[in-house]
Amino acid sequence: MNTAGLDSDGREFKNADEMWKEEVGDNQKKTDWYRIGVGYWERVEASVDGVLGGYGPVNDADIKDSEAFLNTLLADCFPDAGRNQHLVALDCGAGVGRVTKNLLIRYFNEVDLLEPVSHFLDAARENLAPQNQMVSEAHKAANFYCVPLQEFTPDAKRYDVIWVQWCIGHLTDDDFVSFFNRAKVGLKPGGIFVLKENIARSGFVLDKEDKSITRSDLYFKELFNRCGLHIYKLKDQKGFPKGLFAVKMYALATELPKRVSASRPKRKAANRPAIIK
Ligand SMILES: C[S@@+](CC[C@H](N)C(=O)[O-])C[C@H]1O[C@@H](n2cnc3c(N)ncnc32)[C@H](O)[C@@H]1O
Repeated sequence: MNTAGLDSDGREFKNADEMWKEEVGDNQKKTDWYRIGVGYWERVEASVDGVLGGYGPVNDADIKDSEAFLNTLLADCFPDAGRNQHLVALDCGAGVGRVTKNLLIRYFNEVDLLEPVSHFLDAARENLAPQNQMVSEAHKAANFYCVPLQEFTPDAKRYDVIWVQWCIGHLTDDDFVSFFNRAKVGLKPGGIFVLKENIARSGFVLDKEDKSITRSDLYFKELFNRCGLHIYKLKDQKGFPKGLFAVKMYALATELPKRVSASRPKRKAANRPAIIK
């Protein structure tokens, strides 16, 4: 990414390479990047408000738009869902299981959760225990993996949907690309990724406190190209308070899509680092 970016102190980098060299330029720095990232979340309360960086009230709008997006994907890609098709999803950087509990478990027969912070995963296990949720026997949280994305390789052809929300900013560009390349193997034929993320107005914004970056739409598109992924559908999140980063939902396919639908371009929210974590 050849566009300038900022860090959370307002310092400008002339491009992403300059920032990455400084942040993860040798093995020790890279180890520190991931240690500090997970360490940040280890100090956060295991609650919906905690994983949303104190913005718990955005949960409802987030789930509402995610559900509408997921419904269009299910109708297009999995028309037999709910009849004889057994659907399996992976929730990446699942936190306390917020997305699984409020959305994925209602549509997928099995959901696996991947989360590197053990007290979040313990809370997810509790939140998704059969006695604590209103879903039938045919819908369950199946596996809980306490692993970071950069170290995870899924079982081959297990998932219809791999959902990656508000966590990919913790991965370096190289780990982003190698994660999606490994994760492709975990998709069933016709399976898709959903990436839901904060979007910088241009370039990137580095959060020095939790070692994550918010990328621009263009930056994401460059990385999707490097991964050999195609945008199947794209939608903007609506209804978030002003002052937060814009948020986009990308449905990504490994094959060139037959048709692409995109929402109309919207006015983007002001760039403010570290609002939603
Ligand atoms: C903003 S929270 C979002 C949680 C959840 N996706 C949600 O939307 O409710 C970010 C999550 O990313 C997780 N995370 C941090 N570093 C990660 C990594 N390297 N791989 C996977 N997840 C990571 C954090 O532990 C935290 O649960």
